Amino acid sequence: MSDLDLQQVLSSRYRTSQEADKYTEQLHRTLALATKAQVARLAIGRSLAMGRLPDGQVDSKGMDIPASSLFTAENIGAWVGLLVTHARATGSEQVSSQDSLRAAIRAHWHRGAVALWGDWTSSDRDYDRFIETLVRRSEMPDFAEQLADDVAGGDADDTKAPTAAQDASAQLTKALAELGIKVQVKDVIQGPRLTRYRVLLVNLADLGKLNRSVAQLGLAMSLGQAAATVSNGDEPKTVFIDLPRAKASWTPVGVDRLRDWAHTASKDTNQLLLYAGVSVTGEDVVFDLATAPHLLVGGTTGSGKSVCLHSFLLSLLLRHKPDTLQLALIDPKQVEFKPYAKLPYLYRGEIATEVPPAREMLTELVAEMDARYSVFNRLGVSNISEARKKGQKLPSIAVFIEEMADLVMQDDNIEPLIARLAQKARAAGIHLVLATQRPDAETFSGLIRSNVPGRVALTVQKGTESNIILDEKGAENLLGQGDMLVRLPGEAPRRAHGVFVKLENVVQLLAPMTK
Ligand SMILES: Nc1ncnc2c1ncn2[C@@H]1O[C@H](COP(=O)(O)OP(=O)(O)OP(=O)(O)O)[C@@H](O)[C@H]1O
Repeated sequence: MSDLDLQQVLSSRYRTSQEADKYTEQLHRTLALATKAQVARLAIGRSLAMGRLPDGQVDSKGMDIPASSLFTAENIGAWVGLLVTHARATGSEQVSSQDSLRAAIRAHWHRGAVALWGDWTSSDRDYDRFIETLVRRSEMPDFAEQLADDVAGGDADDTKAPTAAQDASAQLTKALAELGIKVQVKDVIQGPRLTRYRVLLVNLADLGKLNRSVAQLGLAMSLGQAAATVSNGDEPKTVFIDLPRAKASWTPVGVDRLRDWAHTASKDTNQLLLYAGVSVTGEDVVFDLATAPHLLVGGTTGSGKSVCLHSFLLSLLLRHKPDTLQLALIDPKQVEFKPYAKLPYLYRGEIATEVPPAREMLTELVAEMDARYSVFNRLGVSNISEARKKGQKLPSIAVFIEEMADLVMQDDNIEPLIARLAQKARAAGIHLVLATQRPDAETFSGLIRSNVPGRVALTVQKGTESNIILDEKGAENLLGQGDMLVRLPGEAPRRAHGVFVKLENVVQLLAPMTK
């Protein structure tokens, strides 16, 4: 920080890109904030929570703001400290001179303003929903731990041995002893986001007490909102206790993982395998949509639903050709499925982004289902795989509906069509993936729930929402950002940390498939 003289910083002016300047102005007016500087500060904060800055330059064509209003004289030291620390902790371009500070402010302001504008529009321009989105998405990564790692000479290698901070065996043993539970930690397994402690209960009779004390354990271990989880171990008297780690020590699940899986996965095209992510201990979590046979994906805004849907879509596309799979895509949000618009896999050759075409598409799918049943009758078979054995070339159809609640609320005819498909479409090879950020009993009726037994719950606000999605609590304690519980018929929920599919990954993977 030696070249950064705070007086000089305070007497400078800072600007962002033309695009971000436009969003800053629009948000300033729309949110009725007193100054543009307030929006700029929000934007910079929003970007700081997004981790490493992307490489590449941002133009500097926006209007400039004096640092004294942008950061205020009292807070300038804290802001500069934050920018310097962030760059160091995330491996972004280092901030050690006036020029690099200028570039970091420009880039954070730019990225944050674009993200804020996205938050605003994806919250339907509703102030309360916007604030809710913002609070969730602006959670700061834990730089302190990352820096402690750096100082200790750590690096980003996922295979490195756990640091003392990540192995909290001693603290766990002590916390449990204080709760009257005597244990020996037998093993410590570092998963991508949680650390699994394989624990021997000295007295088996303590198991009930342990299950009842999970909340106190969380408090004793300073887990904040995240929760410890206890599950049966692999030997008598052992249990697994999974403790979430600070975000800075998570190992992201990159899209390569999904691509590698797709290369080696079963080639059976009767299966519609979906790659959900990796388990607590890092194994692939995969299931077959064809047997699910329909799926509800629910989670609050920013929980990672859209990213999860991309990973499901890519799982299907990487294993199928258009003659074995068609995608019926309905997206009232209008943006999420855009990259798929030119694929030869599209049912009706288009994505339905408005209510009337969505209704038409669903009506057509019901007709398609009925037509398939007529074919099955004629052939004397009862489902698509038997029909295929008799030479019928019928592709499976995966129907993805983004934000189902919006559609159902806008048109009373939609819900009965979805219910009809949920009840009967499985044997015809038509499978639903219904996403919603507002899981409530009104939009997700009992009829649909009983016919859509596959569930993926991302983080939700309340236990009652978890109940609607999973029929049990638990999703309210997830860690966000693609952390999910997958529950398939007849199985206990499985935890998965989702693949972080970025837009550029989607575009790159789809390029060879595009017409
Ligand atoms: N698997 C993941 N790993 C790491 N980060 C993730 C993952 N999934 C999502 N995220 C982070 O969470 C952000 C929000 O994800 P996403 O847009 O999918 O949420 P959403 O639930 O669809 O939100 P909304 O309903 O508001 O559109 C992403 O921009 C990304 O930063």
